[in-house]
Amino acid sequence: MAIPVPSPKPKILIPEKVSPDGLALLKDSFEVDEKKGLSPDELKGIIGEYEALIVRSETKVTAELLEAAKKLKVVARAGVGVDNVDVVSATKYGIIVVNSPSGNINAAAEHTIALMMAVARNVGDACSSIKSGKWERGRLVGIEAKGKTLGIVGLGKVGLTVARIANGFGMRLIAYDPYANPNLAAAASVTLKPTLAEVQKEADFLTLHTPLIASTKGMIGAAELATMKPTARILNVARGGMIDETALLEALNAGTIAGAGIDVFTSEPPEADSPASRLIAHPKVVATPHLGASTKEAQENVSIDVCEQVVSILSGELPRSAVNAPIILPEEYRTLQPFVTLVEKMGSLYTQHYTSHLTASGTKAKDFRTTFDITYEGALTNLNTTKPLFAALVKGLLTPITSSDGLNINIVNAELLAIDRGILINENRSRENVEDKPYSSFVTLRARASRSPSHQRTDISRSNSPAASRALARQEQEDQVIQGFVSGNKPFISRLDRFKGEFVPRGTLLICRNFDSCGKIGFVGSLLGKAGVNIKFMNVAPLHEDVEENVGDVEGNEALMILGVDKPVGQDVVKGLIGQEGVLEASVVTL
Ligand SMILES: NC(=O)C1=CN([C@@H]2O[C@H](COP(=O)(O)OP(=O)(O)OC[C@H]3O[C@@H](n4cnc5c(N)ncnc54)[C@H](O)[C@@H]3O)[C@@H](O)[C@H]2O)C=CC1
Ligand SMILES: O=C(O)C(=O)COP(=O)(O)O
Repeated sequence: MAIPVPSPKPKILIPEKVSPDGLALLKDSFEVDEKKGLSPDELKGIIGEYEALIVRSETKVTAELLEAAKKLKVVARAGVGVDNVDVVSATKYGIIVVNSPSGNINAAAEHTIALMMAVARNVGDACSSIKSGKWERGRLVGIEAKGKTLGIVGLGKVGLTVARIANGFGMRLIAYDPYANPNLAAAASVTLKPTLAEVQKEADFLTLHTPLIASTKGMIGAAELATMKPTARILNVARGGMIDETALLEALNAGTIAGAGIDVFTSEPPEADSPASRLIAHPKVVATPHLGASTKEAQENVSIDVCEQVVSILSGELPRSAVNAPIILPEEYRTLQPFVTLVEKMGSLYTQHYTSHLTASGTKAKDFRTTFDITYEGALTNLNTTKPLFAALVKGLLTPITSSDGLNINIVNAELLAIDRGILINENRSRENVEDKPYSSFVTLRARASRSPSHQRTDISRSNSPAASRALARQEQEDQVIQGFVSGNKPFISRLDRFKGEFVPRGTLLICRNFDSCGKIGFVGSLLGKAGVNIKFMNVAPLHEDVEENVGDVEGNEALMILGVDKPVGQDVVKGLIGQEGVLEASVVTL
């Protein structure tokens, strides 16, 4: 008897030091590889084996690395800043990026205060001096924080925490942050200033707490330093690159800035003889090697935070701190899940049915249209977000025609992939005529005959012009329509093209359009039997009541026969069906 081979555990790569507290959450269900000191090439060489990557600030998660990460589902940043992750490329590859927005905030704030006091009291210089055997009490007189003005650039989580601690030192607090919450500022006794220049002019200590983004890169250069008091001190526990390191070095040497406390640098570790390394060596600088978050408590926090999110994502759920995906509440996601399955099946059924069916004249891929209206009816109209449904549709439409090498279509990249493929999806919500339907929610997918803007149809439908209404009706009659619903958490198709049939979109289906007359079922059944194909279920779908008669290419009644079969049906068998006994066309789909 074959011994069942357990499927291999998903693999998680951790190329930096991450606290074991979070890793303990991973060990049972995942294969966890802690591999520190990898070169970029070594990392690229192995990343393809992993479903998750957990990093801090040292690992550069580049577009090139992400392209090689064929199985990667999540990049988890055990900290706040994600500037070492190419988030745009991660989004393109459908890789969710998560971080820990609050786990190390207090640590960074306390480190800022530590550097502020170390600079104020010349601790760095004094420590070096006394360790070298000197006793220089006269040279190393410092200043007090009490009564001094602390200028905060970026009044976010860290900036506000710094303000609250500094308030206890009796400091005057001012800040520049164009997006700050005035109420939070006031509650922390911070006076918001309209310009950075005003903060620079008044500050005795200037501390930076913004992300490294276009508006903050190089924000403190020679010109800004020249406007500051010559007794001012600069603190940076945010990101290197926000201060021009050469300009700061020159100001320190010229005595136009009195000191600096720096934890972050433009390159980490700094290159030899770079402005950063010369800053570190300067006697008026207290420098630390990116230690803002390096406390036992902070590392436990961020490790547990991101590892819990990695477990969620690899278990098919959504994380709480996604950087590049919409936040969907867990209870909402549970409600949505059956409809996510339905919509993905509808998309896949559309693509397979309309690109693979055969007619009597041979293979004729009906026009695979690229303009879709998807309408959510009933309870689905109350959702906060339909992003998972949009993503499911894109995934269903594209998966049958996309080489599956690592393309992970999900709520992160669906919109980008649809645009890349020229697919336009208009999402609509309709509260009309659900009452007369047996189920609480319906989804209607309409592949439009023309790319006329959807508002044009709405305008027509609202106009009273008979001619416009007839034009709209003709357009809608030519649309390719699939409708479905969920019952008992199971997806059902209730309309396919112009036919009203109810079937579960699962397994291999043979779909035949034929004259609606006797003998068809027997003919198809016996031909499949000769081919060794067993029929598991069958549904005969008449024309839908919304469809005008004889719109198709035949006169009289037609019907759609949907047969669930136990194995794929060869093209030769399908060709043997068509043109015989009134079978007009057929397709085989696998859902
Ligand atoms: N050195 C270390 O180990 C650590 C560094 N950090 C870094 O500290 C920085 C701040 O972190 P958080 O407070 O969590 O971020 P946050 O997002 O909570 O706050 C950033 C603040 O900057 C403001 N801001 C954005 N652009 C601005 C601009 N052009 N001018 C002025 N203000 C602007 C925002 O409005 C926001 O209030 C981040 O860069 C983060 O990576 C955070 C933790 C540890
Ligand atoms: O959280 C942040 O933004 C940090 O800079 C912390 O960096 P680290 O995780 O200590 O390398």
